[in-house]
Amino acid sequence: MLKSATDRLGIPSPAPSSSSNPSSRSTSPTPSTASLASSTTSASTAHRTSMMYASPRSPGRPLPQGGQLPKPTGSSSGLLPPQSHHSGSRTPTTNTTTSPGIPTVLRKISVSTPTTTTTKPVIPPLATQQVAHTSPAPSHLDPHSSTPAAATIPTAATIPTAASTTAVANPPGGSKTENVTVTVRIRPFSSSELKVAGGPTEVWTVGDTGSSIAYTDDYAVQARRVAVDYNYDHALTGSDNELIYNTSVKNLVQSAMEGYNGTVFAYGQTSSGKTYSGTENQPGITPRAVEDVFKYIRENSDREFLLRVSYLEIYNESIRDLLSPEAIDLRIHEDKRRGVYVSPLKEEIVTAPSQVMRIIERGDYQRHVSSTDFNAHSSRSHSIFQIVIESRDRSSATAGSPTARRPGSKSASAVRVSQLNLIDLAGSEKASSNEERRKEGAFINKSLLTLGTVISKLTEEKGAHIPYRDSKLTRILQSSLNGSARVSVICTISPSYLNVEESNNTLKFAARVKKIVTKAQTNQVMDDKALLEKYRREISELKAQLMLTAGDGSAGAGPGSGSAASGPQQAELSSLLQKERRKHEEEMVEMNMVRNALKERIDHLTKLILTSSSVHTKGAGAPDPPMGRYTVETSADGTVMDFPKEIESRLARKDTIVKELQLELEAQQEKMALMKNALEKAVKGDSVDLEKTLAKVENMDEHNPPREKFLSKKRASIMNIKNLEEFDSVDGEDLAALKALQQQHPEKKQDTTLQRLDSRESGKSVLAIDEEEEDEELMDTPWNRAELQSLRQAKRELEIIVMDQERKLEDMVAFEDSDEFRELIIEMEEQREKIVAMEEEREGFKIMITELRNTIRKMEIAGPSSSSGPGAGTNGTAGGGASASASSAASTMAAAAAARIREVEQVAQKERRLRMEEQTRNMARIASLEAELTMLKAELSVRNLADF
Ligand SMILES: Nc1ncnc2c1ncn2[C@@H]1O[C@H](COP(=O)(O)OP(=O)(O)OP(=O)(O)O)[C@@H](O)[C@H]1O
Repeated sequence: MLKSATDRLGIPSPAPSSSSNPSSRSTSPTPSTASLASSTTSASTAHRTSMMYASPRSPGRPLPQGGQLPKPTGSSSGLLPPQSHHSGSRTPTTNTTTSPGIPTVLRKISVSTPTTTTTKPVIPPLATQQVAHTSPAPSHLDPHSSTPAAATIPTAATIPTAASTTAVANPPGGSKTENVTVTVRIRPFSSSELKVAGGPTEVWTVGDTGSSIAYTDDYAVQARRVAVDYNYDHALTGSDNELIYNTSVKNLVQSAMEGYNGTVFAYGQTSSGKTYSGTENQPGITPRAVEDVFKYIRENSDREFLLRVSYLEIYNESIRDLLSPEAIDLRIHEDKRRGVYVSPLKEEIVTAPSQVMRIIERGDYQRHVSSTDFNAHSSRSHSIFQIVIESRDRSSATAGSPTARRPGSKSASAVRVSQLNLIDLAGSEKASSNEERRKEGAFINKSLLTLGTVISKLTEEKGAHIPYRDSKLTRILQSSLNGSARVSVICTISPSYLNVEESNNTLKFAARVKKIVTKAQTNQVMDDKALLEKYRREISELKAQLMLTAGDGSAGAGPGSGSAASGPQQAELSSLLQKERRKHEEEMVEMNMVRNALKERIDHLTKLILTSSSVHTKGAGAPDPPMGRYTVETSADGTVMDFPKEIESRLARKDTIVKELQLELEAQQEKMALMKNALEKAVKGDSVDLEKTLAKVENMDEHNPPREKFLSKKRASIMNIKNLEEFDSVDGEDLAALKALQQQHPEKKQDTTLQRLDSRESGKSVLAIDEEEEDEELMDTPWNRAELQSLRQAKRELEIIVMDQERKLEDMVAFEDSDEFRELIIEMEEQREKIVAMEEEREGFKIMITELRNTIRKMEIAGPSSSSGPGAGTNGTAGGGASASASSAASTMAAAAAARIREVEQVAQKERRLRMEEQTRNMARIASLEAELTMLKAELSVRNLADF
C-alpha cells in the first residue's frame, strides 16, 4: 500500500499464525461489496514502492479477477508512486555531493565575510516554547473515535526543549495537541487468497461510519468468533491511493509546510499492502506528498522555502544512507538542539518534484527488497525518507542589508524548520524457508515487537521506562512517538481468513497507537544554522559586491582631446592618454568578469530558494536541476560539511580504493607466481605437490580481502566514479572569471590556486602539482575535474589490470584443474615407471649373461684337466677310452651351454632392441608432451608479460 516511502504505512503485527476454518465461505458480500475487476486491472499494473516514497520498483502482483472486496469510496489508486522494476540494469546513482550554486572557489572569493565561507550546522526542527497554535487542527484529527483516548504521553516535559541560544519562540505556529491519526486499509484479495478451497471468505467489514472495522456476520458465525469492533479515524478498503492520502496524509503535509514536524508510517504484516504503489495514473502517498509540498510553495507567495531531503534504511539493525550507499552503519545521536538524529547523513537540496522522485528512485534502488515466501517484492528493511523544510517570511527575507543579516540580528526574521518523515516499515512475517530471509525476518520482527512495546508503554504505563533504545527503529522514531511531531499511521490488513490472526494483531496495534497524544510545535531558528538564512545572507553580500563593481566606464578617461597643449607636449599627453585608456579598458574587462561571476553565484543561490513564482516557472516546463548537484552533508556533530571538505573526502575515499586495488593486485601477482612456479616444476618433471600449492594459495586468499569484499569495494568505487561523473557535469565558472576575481582579491592563496589551475590547464601532471603543494585546497572547478578524471582513469586502468590478472589466474587454475593436465601428468608418470622397469629388466639380463659366461668359463677350465687325469697315465686303452668319452661329453655340454648362452644373448639382444625402440618411442612422446607444456607455459608467459 505504501510501498515506496509513501506506500508503507502498515504496522507490523506479530508473526502471523494460520487461521482456522479454511472451508468457511463468504456467502454474503460486505455492505459495499463490488467486483474486483477495476481493482484487479489497476493492481495488475501496479508498481511496488514504499507507500510513502514513490520510486519505481517491481510491478505488484496482479489480483485475480472476481475476488470480492469492499468497494472503495473513491477512485482506485495506488499509495505509492509508479515505479519500475529493480531488476535489470540499475539506474546510475548520482549522489554527488556538491554545495549549492557556484563552486566553492567562487563562493570563497566573491564572498568575503567569514559567515559565508563556513557552513554551520543546520538546526533541525525542535520545539523551543509552546505558543498558542493558530492554525486549526484538521477535522480528521479530532479524537472522535470510540477508542478510548487514554494515556497522553508527550507533554512539554517529554518534548525536547531547545537549548540553543539562537532558537526563539514559535510565535506564528504554536502547538497542536491531538491523538495520532490512525487509518486502516483492507486490501483486496490476492490471487493466492482467491485460490483457497471453497473460495475467498471475507473476514472484515467496514462500518457505515467509515471508521470502524468488525468481523463479517458470516465469518463470525462460521468461525464462531466473538464479535469485535475496532474504531479508528478512517477505515478503508480497496486500492484508492488518493482517498487514503487525502484522509490520512494531506493535512500532515500541509502542517509540515507550516512548520510542524510530521511523521507518516505504514504498518502491517508482510504482503498486506504497505508498499502498494498503485498504477501509473494513481500515484502512491510519497509522490502525492511531494507534489503537495511544491503546491504549497506555489500557493504561498508570502514565504520563501528551502527543501533538503535524505533517505536511509534500517537493515538488520544497521543504518545505511540510501543516497550514499557506501555509508553504512550510520550512528544515531541525540542532543537537546537537534533531538534524535542520524549522522553523517547526506542531504540533497531539491527544487522540483521530479528531482525529489528521482532521488527516491535512486534510494529505492539501493534498498533491500527481496522475494519471500509471502511477497515477491518484500521490503526487507525499514526506510525513512525525510524532507526538511525551511521557510521564512519573504518580506523580511528581502529587506535589510547584509549587515542587518548578521547572526542573531534582530532585523532578520526567524526561519521555520520542520521535518516530514515518510516511513516505510518492513512487514512482520512468519519464518521464511530461505535462511537469509529468515535472518532478516528475525530482525524485522524484533524491531516491530519493540515498536509495539514502546507504544504499549507510552499508552498504558504512565511514567514507565520507554525502551526506545531497544531497536534502531524506535530510537529514530523517538522524537515522533514522544509527542513532538504530528503522526499518522496507516495500518494495512489482508481480507482473508488465512491471515486473520495477523490482521487482529495489526488492528490491536492500531488501536493502541490511536491512544498516543502528540503536541507538535513549530520550530524556528534565527541564526545562520538554517541554510535558508545562510544563502540569503550570502546573496545579499554578493549583491552588495555587485553594486560596488558597477561603474559607468567614464571614470579615468583622462584629459580630453581639446587640450591646450601643443607640439611635443601634446604628443606626450596623447600617448599618456592612450595608455590610460588601455588600462581603463582592461580594468573594465576584468570588472565585467567579476560581475558575471557574482551574478552567476547569485543566480545559483537564488534558484535554491524556492518561491511561489520560481516553483511555478519550473512547473511550466523549465528543465529540472541536475540530480545531486546541490548536496550538503552533515558531519557527526551536525555541521554541514563545506564543499572542499566533501571533495577532499571523496578523493581520500578514492585513494583508499586505489590503494586497496593495488594491494589486491599484488596479492594476485604473488598467487600467480606461485602457480607458475608449480607448473614449471611439473613441466620439468620435478615432483609437485599440487595440493600443497593450492592450499598455500587458498591460505593467501584468507589473508587477503575476500573476493566478495573486494568485488563489493570495486562496485562501490564504480559508484563513486558515477558520482564524480555527476560532479563533472557541474557547469559554471571558468578560468577567466577566476583570474578576474584574483585581480580583485590578489591574496597569496588565490595566486597559488590560479597557478595550480594554470598548470593543470597547460597539461602539467596533477600529481606533480599535488606533490609540490600538498596543502592546497581542492575546489569545484574544471581543473579539479581534470584531476578527478585522471584519478578515475588511473583507477579504471588498475581495475582492468586486476580483472585481467584474475582472469589469467583463473585460466591457470582451471588448466591445472583440467582433465587434460591431469592425464598428461599421469601419462608421464607411467612412462617413467616403464623406463625404470625396463632398466631393471636389463640389469637382470646382464646378471644372467654374466653368470652364464662364468659357468662356461668354469666348464672350459674343467674340460682339459679332466682329459689328462689319472686314467690317461695308468691305462692307455681303457683309461684313454673313458677319458675321450668324458671329454666328448664335456665338449657337448660346453657346446650346449655356449649355444644356450648365444640363444639367451640373442633373446636378450632382441629384448634390448625392443626395449630400446619402446624407450625411444616413449622419450619421443615425453619430448612431445614437454614441448606441449612448454608451449602452454610460453603462451601464459607472453600473456603475463603483456599484462605487466
Ligand atoms: N490496496 C491494494 N489494491 C490492490 N493490490 C494491492 C493492494 N495492496 C496490496 N496489493 C498487492 O498485494 C501485494 C503485496 O502488497 P505489498 O507489496 O504492498 O505488501 P507489503 O505489506 O508492502 O509487504 P512487505 O512487508 O513484504 O514489503 C502486491 O502485489 C500489491 O500489488
